[in-house]
Amino acid sequence: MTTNLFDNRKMDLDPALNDLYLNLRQAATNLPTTTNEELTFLNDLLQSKELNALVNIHNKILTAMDQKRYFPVPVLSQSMHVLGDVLHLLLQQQQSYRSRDSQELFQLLQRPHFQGLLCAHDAVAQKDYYPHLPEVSLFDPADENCDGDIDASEQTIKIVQLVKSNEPLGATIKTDEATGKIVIARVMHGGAADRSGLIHVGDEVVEVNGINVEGKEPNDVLSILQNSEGTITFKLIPAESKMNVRESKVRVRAHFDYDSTTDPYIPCKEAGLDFRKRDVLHIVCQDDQYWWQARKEGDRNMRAGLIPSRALQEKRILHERDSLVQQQLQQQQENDLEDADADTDDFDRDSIATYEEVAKLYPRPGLHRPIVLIGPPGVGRNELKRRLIDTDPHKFKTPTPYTSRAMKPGEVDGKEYYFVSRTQMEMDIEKGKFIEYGEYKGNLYGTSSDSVKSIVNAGYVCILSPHYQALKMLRTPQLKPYIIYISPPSLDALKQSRTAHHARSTFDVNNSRGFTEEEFEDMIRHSQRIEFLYEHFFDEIIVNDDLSRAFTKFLQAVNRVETEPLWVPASWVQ
Ligand SMILES: Nc1ncnc2c1ncn2[C@@H]1O[C@H](COP(=O)(O)OP(=O)(O)OP(=O)(O)O)[C@@H](O)[C@H]1O
Repeated sequence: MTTNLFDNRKMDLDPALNDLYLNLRQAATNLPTTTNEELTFLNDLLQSKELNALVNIHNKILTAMDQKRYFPVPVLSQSMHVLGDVLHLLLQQQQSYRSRDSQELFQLLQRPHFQGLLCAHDAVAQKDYYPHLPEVSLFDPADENCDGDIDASEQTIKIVQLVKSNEPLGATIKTDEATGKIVIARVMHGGAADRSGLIHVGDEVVEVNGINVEGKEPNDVLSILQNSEGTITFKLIPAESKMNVRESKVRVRAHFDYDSTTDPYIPCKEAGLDFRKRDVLHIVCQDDQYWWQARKEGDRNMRAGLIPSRALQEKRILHERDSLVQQQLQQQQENDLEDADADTDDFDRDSIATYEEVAKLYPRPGLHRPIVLIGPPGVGRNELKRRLIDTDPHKFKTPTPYTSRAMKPGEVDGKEYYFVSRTQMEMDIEKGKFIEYGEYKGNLYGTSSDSVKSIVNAGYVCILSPHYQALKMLRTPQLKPYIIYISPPSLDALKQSRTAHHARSTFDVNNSRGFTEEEFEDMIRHSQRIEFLYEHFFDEIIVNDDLSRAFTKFLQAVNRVETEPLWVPASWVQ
């Protein structure tokens, strides 16, 4: 069954890769079927265009070097420093004398591509690109132990050489509790040790640079490493069972800030990866119960860092949460916000927001995600919504609300409101057909989820500004809303901007006066509460200080949703 894996040769291989391919093919016949996955991986790798192209380039460079036509020796390895010095000189010179040449040079040196080139040059010159692999094969085909019938009792030793550079080795060690030996505790994905492909979790460290480490502490080994220059040679006894070293593809959005430098529990501070709320992280390894390995999405650094696992973070949050909720409740009582929904709000925070698995959702022509504006009453959501609809009323639409009040003369059903009986509306509310509803002067008002769906299905961009409690009803895989939180600026800036703009209080039924001091303060308090309860639902935050600036940001966000692939909960794209 194993041999079938090699039946479909796809391309002409480079001779060296071809040899490997044939060896692998032969070896496959003797290996157990459980290794199929690895064999398929190796088979695909050896036949991949990329690897063949790379080997081809490598061979060409070697040939050129052999013929002494080209022998690349870096003149310096810190060209980025020189660049900084030159830019500094040019800047000084520009103030007094501006020759066209110096101006051109100044512009050239500032170009990101040019700086990227120098950066890559330095990495190569410092040999900061990959670990040096030993030239001798660790498994000699002539060796009896390599005929596929490996004797499990035979202790294999592997010798791994890594070139010490500016980059950390990307592995941690610990004393094995059971044996007292020093073992590899963690291998950071993408780090030098990982890229060597020869160091694995659980490998026992026997020697470092010829020094026997038996009976030594991890810190002793660390100082041997710190005092070594150039090539570091490890003598290792391979772990019995190799963990799956393939990278996971999981992406998560973080719902908390993480600063490894202030985390007293992280096993290795240097390996920590700091991030902010809403950052998207690529989780490359979840083998450890408490410490995951991750990279920031879009980060060009290939080396993964340690972050707290979901389980660990949930424990930490649970610990903090009770006291926070208590504080909020106390504040609520003190402020007497008269928020009828307050009791049920706390229920919403039941789910602990740590990481949310996300995937990219690509925009589909003609099918627009609803845009939802959340914020404290009076912050300016309707103003932004009105302005957006004014830019193109044929594109942006907001759902017509339902009401149980009687139609007034001149009103048209379906224009300002859909008019329905109170009994009908109560039944529909009961059935969960409304994303939000409320009662005012004895009449019911509400927005139905069907009206949102029909706007979306008709090809419009649906704009909503519901009460924040509607978020749970709205944030579904069917609607896929993009949620923008409109935040008030600081209290002073809020008062200043609203007064200068003659803003009308939305707490006054007739909008006939400005906001009072108390209403401004309520707005800030309310915003803190919404952030506490719902921040993990926000796709974006816009601070509504200067109105035209906030509107520009809002327009940009709407455009992004329409044109760019964006991260959404993974379940929405399955
Ligand atoms: N950045 C701003 N600067 C000055 N005035 C603003 C700003 N944003 C909104 N306003 C004004 O504040 C008032 C209230 O805004 P708006 O009606 O949009 O609030 P809202 O968030 O929809 O409130 P509610 O949810 O209570 O209806 C309006 O007069 C609006 O023009």
